[in-house]
Amino acid sequence: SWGYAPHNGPDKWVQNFPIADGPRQSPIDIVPGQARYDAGLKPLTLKYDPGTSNGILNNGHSFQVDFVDDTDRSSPITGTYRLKQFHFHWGASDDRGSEHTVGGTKYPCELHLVHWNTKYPSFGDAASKPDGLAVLGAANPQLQTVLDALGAIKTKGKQTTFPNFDPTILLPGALDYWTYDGSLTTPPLLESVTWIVLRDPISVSPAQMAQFRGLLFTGDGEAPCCMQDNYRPPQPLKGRPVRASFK
Ligand SMILES: C[C@]12CCc3c(ccc4cc(OS(N)(=O)=O)ccc34)[C@H]1CC[C@@H]2OS(N)(=O)=O
Ligand SMILES: [Zn+2]
Repeated sequence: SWGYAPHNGPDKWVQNFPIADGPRQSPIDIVPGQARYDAGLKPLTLKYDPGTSNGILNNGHSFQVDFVDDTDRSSPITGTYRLKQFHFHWGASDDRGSEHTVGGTKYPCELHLVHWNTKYPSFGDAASKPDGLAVLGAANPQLQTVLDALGAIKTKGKQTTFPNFDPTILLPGALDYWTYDGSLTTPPLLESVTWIVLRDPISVSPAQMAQFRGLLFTGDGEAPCCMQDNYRPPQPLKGRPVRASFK
């Protein structure tokens, strides 16, 4: 199945997922000078209930923290979106790893907070609708609490509990953002995502980056393969507008 190696990585995904060459693929390179300020964009109001954080899982492509999404707890943008999970993408070295780039600049890692629009009955259903998902991206997040849990989920399929976590501590103080219509950045690459990319990064230490790279793509008993370079490079903009919530 798909992965990030030369034989099954981003350049090969189109073979099983033709939408990889679609009109609204993610990530993209954000060119600040070409983004248009839109006074109509609402400021982000993120309000997550730490009580809804549930578990942390090595899914073989990244690790994700899952949230119980059966009650409404947060509405980052228009409509009511619920946080389902957050995960990361990172590089084998600090010169790469983010999916979105800003003016061509790559960051060592990128956090994604995946939300779904509760106008649809379920996460899976929302994921197939053009306005079904909203993913908030932030580069270089503060994250030691999360990294301390990685020892328990080193190999594919391992999971453990991860209670009482408020993901807003991962985010920068200012929530100015760029937004554009895009897709999942891994198969099935569904074109159902309103991307919200925060302008301000937060620093992450080399030691913390090394902890990401201590995870394995592979399961117990398989020849170990370090989990790193699990990012898709920027895709063609194809005429899409990128709006800015700030001047
Ligand atoms: C779980 C699902 C398949 C994979 C998937 C989903 C949602 C958001 C995702 C975000 C991802 O990461 S990213 N970088 O933010 O794009 C990567 C994969 C995602 C849904 C879509 C259908 C499946 O849902 S299901 N089983 O039918 O209920
Ligand atoms: Zn992601």
